[in-house]
Amino acid sequence: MPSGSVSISVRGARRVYPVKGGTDLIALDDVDLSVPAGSFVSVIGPSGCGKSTLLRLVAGLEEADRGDVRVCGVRPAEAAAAKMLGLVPQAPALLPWLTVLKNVTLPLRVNRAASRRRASAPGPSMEELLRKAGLQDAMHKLPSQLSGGMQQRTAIVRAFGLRPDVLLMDEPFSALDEFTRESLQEQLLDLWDELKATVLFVTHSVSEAVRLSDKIVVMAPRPGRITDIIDVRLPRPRRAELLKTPEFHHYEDLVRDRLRGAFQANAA
Ligand SMILES: Nc1ncnc2c1ncn2[C@@H]1O[C@H](COP(=O)(O)OP(=O)(O)OP(=O)(O)O)[C@@H](O)[C@H]1O
Repeated sequence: MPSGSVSISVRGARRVYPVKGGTDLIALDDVDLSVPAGSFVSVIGPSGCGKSTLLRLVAGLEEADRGDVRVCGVRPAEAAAAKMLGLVPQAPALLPWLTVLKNVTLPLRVNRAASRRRASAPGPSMEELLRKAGLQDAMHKLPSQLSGGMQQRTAIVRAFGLRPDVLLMDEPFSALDEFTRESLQEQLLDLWDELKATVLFVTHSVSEAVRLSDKIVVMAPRPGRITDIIDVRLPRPRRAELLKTPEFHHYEDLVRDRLRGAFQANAA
């Protein structure tokens, strides 16, 4: 995908869920979003504001009732079938009877589109990626022998290793303790920097959003909508020391201020 192009385009998207015997729930209303190729964009907002719904529309798991969603210029379902699109859910979803290495290489063995994509985008092998993610001693272990953080790292390596143009991540670190989370953020940024996928990342954590993102999309509920898009102009690489700087705190305060409005909309 040429630089300067848009990887994810959402135009006037609306998604309504019918409520039995009540008023329909507008999970997303008139959502417009352009995610530039190669950028890291986070989505943050109160529970129920439509973050996961937006991700599901972009993943092609659901269709918008109105509006248009494109991934690399095509419909999300097409992008997913061609493996241009990857998804990392909240739980790592590894097969318990396969080793870490076999888990990450499985899609390449069973899915022709996945192996074609990987062949067309040469780069580090899955073993190298596992080593970079600090999983060298875990390659031949079963998921049950790993900590939650290591399992999630495995799922992230699997997703990046398929070389998608676009990677969607739905709160992938929410079940982890703060220190594990910080170390995974660092590894995620290293992988992203090396493999150059466009990432759309859902989180509830302000500091996580600031550390990872080029842009932060703030959403509010009832109806689910985008209320702000904040450009994060912090230098990269963003190592742990950055989290203590006044510049970092400035962005945390800015996002919190904008979020406050979204939470007030929730309470109203
Ligand atoms: N399949 C569904 N059927 C009916 N209502 C749904 C469905 N999926 C989501 N909703 C509702 O749509 C709204 C948006 O849900 P969504 O999961 O996208 O929010 P979210 O911002 O991701 O929330 P959270 O932060 O709690 O994960 C919520 O009110 C939710 O209850």
